[in-house]
Amino acid sequence: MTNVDALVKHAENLNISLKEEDIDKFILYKELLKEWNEKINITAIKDDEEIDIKHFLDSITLINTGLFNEKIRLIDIGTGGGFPGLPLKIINDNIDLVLLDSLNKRINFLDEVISKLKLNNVETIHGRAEDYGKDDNYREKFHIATSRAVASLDVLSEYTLPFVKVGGHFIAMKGEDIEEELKNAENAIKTLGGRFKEKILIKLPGTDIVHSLIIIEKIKETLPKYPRQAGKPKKKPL
Ligand SMILES: C[S@@+](CC[C@H](N)C(=O)[O-])C[C@H]1O[C@@H](n2cnc3c(N)ncnc32)[C@H](O)[C@@H]1O
Repeated sequence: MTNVDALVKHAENLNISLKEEDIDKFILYKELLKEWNEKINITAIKDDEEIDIKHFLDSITLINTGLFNEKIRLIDIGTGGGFPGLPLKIINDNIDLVLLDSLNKRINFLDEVISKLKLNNVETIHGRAEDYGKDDNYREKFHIATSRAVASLDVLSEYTLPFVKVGGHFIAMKGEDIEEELKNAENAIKTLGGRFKEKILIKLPGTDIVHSLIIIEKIKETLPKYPRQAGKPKKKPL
């Protein structure tokens, strides 16, 4: 059976203690990830320890932002194989989670994971961020929006900020070297009603990899004209 020893060991370095039932869920999640990855492309990361560190552990680093202390509604944009949304849900059941991705086969995978892991209060959406950001059921309805490895911060801000309530936050998971990307996104963040709050650098335990969490606070409602139609944010970033 697949193990998650590396995850358990390194989570302690991040001051995260995993319960037995969480560990069982991560084991099952990894089995399903490896099984489905043989049929459809979900992730290029296939090694056991790498899955533990680069997917599971990397995802749960967000828990130390201090934004997860109460019951929250969270949307993960361009979630792919469920990262970072699903690992966060596994360790914190207080999250009411929406996973959104434009690729249906990844959504089918996520539906199976959610069912096999018996997770409650998780919804999957097959669609584009630009379309759902205009939908009244989702627009400005979330305390937190997350995203990893989807687009540059200017484009990503237009995908994510429309979902965030005023007073809520968008957390972008980025690499270490983020200053120029952040500068290029200043206009988009402001235009969409956001304000850069802080950058948290995180060294991924067991590696030399440093990641940054970019935290953007929503301070004003997003104007109705945003997000622009699908494809536009990427073609012509704000
Ligand atoms: C490189 S993958 C990253 C997946 C996951 N977040 C991770 O870090 O492993 C990017 C994902 O974003 C999705 N995506 C890209 N543009 C999108 C959009 N406009 N709306 C919704 N999903 C999008 C793709 O389908 C893909 O699954």
